[in-house]
Amino acid sequence: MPEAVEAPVILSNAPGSFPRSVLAERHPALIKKVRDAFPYGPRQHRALDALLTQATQGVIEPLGPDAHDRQLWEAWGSEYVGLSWFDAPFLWAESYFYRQLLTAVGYFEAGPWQGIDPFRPFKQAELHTEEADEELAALDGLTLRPLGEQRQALLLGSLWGNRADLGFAVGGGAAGAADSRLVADDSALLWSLLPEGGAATLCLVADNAGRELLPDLILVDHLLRHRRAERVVLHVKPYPYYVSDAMTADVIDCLRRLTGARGAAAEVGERLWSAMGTGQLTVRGHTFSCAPLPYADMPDDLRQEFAEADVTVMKGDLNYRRLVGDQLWPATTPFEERTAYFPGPVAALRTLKSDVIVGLDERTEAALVAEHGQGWRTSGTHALIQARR
Ligand SMILES: O=P(O)(O)OC[C@@]1(O)O[C@H](CO)[C@@H](O)[C@@H]1O
Repeated sequence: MPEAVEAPVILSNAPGSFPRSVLAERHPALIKKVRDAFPYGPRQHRALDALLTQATQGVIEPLGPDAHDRQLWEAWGSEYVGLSWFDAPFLWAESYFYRQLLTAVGYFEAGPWQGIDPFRPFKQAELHTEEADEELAALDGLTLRPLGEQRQALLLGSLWGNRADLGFAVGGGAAGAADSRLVADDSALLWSLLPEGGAATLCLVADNAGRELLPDLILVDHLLRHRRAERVVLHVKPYPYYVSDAMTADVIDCLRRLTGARGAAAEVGERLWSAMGTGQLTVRGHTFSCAPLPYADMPDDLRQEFAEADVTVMKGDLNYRRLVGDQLWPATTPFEERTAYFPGPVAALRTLKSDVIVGLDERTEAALVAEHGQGWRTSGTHALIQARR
C-alpha cells in the first residue's frame, strides 16, 4: 500500500529546536560528565576535546581505517560524512556521537580501556538509590493485591521507569514531575496479545539500565510466573549507547541487585536467575540495536526474530522514534499505519521525550496543545502505551 503521508525527517539545525539543544548542549555536557568520571589519560582527553570541537563546530568525519565497524557505518550513512552534525538526521547524528565517544575513550581498541563502559558509574549510582530501595520494598505489598491489579501496576512501573533516562537527566529534563499523564492507553489490547496460558513468546526491546531495567525485569518475572508468557527474549545493546541504555552487564547488575534485596524482590531475582538458566529468559544484543536507522530498515535475521514473537514490546523514546520513523508525522497518523511494516504484533511503552508522536486522537492532541503548547512532546511528563495486532 502506498504511504498516505510523508513527513520531514528531523534534523538538528532549526534554532531553538529540541534536537538542536541535544547536539549543542547535551552532548558537550555528557563529554564533560564522562571525562570527570574516569581517570583517563592524555590520549583520551585529547580525543574527547577533538570530538567536542568536531561535533559542535566541525563536520562529520568517518571512522578510522582500523575501526571494526567502519564498513557497517559506511552502509548506514556514508552520505553524511562531510556535513555539519546539525544538518544530518537527528537520529543518525546522535547515534554517531555515541559511537565516536566510544572511539575517544578507547572502548573498542585493544588495551587497558577496552570494554570499559564510560556510562557505568551513572548506571550503578542509579541502582543504589533510596528510591530504588523503596521501589523494591513496595513489591512486598503489591504481591498481596489481586493479580490483574499487580499486572497493571507492573506495566505502569515499567512504562514510567522510562523517565529514569540519564541522557534526559543531563539535559535537565523534568524527570519525577508530578504532572504525569498517559496520552494513549492500549494496555487492554496489549494484555489480549498475552493471554494467560497462551504459551506466548515476548520480545522485550529494552531501553535504559538501572531504574528502568529493574521494573522491566520485574514485569518479565510476573509474565513468566503467571503464564502470560512462556519465553521472553530481552533485546539489549551490544555496546554502551545513549548514556544509560542497557547491555548484558546491566542485566546482570540488575539481577544481582534483585537477588541481594529482601522479600519479594529477592524472590523475583532468584526466579529470573533460574529462568536464564532454563532459557525461558534469554538476552540478545543485536548489532542493529545500535544502528542509526528506523526499524523499517531492519535486517532479515532480526525481522525473523520479531516475526516469531507473539508480541514485541519496544521500550522508551529512542525505540519509539525508530519504530514509527524519526519524522514530523501529524500526531493523528494512525500507529497501525506507521508500524504496518513490522513483522508481527508490536507495542510501545514510552515517556515522551522527543518531538515524534503518532496515534493520538484529535481531541487529545488539541487538549495537550491548549494546555502545554508543544512542550508535552519533550518534557517527559507524558507517556503512552500503544499497540497493534
Ligand atoms: O530512549 P530513551 O532513553 O527513552 O530516551 C532517549 C532520549 O533521551 O535521547 C534523546 C535525546 O538525547 C531523546 O530523543 C530521548 O528523549
